[in-house]
Amino acid sequence: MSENLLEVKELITAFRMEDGDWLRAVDGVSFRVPKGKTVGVVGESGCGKSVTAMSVVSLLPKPMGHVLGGEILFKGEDLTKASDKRMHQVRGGEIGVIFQEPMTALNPVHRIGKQISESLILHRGMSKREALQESIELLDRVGIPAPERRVMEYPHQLSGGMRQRVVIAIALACKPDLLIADEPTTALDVTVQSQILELMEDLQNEMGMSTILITHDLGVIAGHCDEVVVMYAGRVVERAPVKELYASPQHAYTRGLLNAIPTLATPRKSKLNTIEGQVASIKDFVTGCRFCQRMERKGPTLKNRAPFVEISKDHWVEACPECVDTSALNLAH
Ligand SMILES: Nc1ncnc2c1ncn2[C@@H]1O[C@H](COP(=O)(O)OP(=O)(O)OP(=O)(O)O)[C@@H](O)[C@H]1O
Repeated sequence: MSENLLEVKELITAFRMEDGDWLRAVDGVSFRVPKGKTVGVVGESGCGKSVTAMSVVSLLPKPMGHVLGGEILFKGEDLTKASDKRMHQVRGGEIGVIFQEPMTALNPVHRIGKQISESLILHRGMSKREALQESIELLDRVGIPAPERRVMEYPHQLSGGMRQRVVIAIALACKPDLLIADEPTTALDVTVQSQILELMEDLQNEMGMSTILITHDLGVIAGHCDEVVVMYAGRVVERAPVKELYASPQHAYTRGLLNAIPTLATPRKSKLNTIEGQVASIKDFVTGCRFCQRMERKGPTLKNRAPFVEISKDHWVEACPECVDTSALNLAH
């Protein structure tokens, strides 16, 4: 069996509009998640990160969202062909999911203990009593003080950081092989953010699972990921091991994102670097290079999609001649 836990190949996910047209939010996305590794997915708002994640676990808004093409190979099984029953087993069992806003993941009318227990009863066949005991242990493991008391409380009685810890406990309850964390710390303040990311990393090392970490923040990627996938306008424009990407970014979009990170050397009150323009709306996406579209370049790169090529081991880039210095690359690789 391959050493990749997940392989997403040429994924196309679209939304059906009222006029019957299908618009592709994810348009030919390929990446892999090796066993035991953390892969960061980065890109500006609207680039298709969440839709990619929702496609993997079949949580697209119905009936508009649909996977139209490609494969999602999880432990060799193509999840695009899995039944609803099978996906129910996979979600919360083999794949745990954490979304940005913990309140949307928690049911406000149920006690914390009941919410963690549900998953343990469903996926691990525990009795109610065993599940409650395990819930207490899980809360303790994710750093919640007085877990015996907390299991009896409701979500609104906890702070935002505590609630996100509860969501992590639920996601990890079944010891998943893969954890998908979509902006897990965006809604939290900076100190709590780093505590939560460290907690996720500790638990991951302990449990040997793989993680997909979706974020806007390349700083978070640098600190917590092994590989990074850069998405732009529904496509992957570059992917590489983290150190390689930071040392040798090839695509103009990746360079723009890296330039936009403020450093301690950035003088106070100076204007932060930003990337000009904005991501086009999905209804306006061109077939060719969407970063050229943003840069208002004219010419053939807008019509023809550039090949996605491996330029050194595990370093792939969409080789648009306007966005990448293709003359410097060994494209025959
Ligand atoms: N239910 C929906 N119906 C129609 N279009 C949608 C729907 N959900 C998402 N989209 C579109 O799909 C595209 C990708 O959205 P997605 O949420 O994946 O972006 P993202 O990169 O995760 O952004 P963010 O960082 O803001 O979460 C966007 O253009 C968005 O408007």
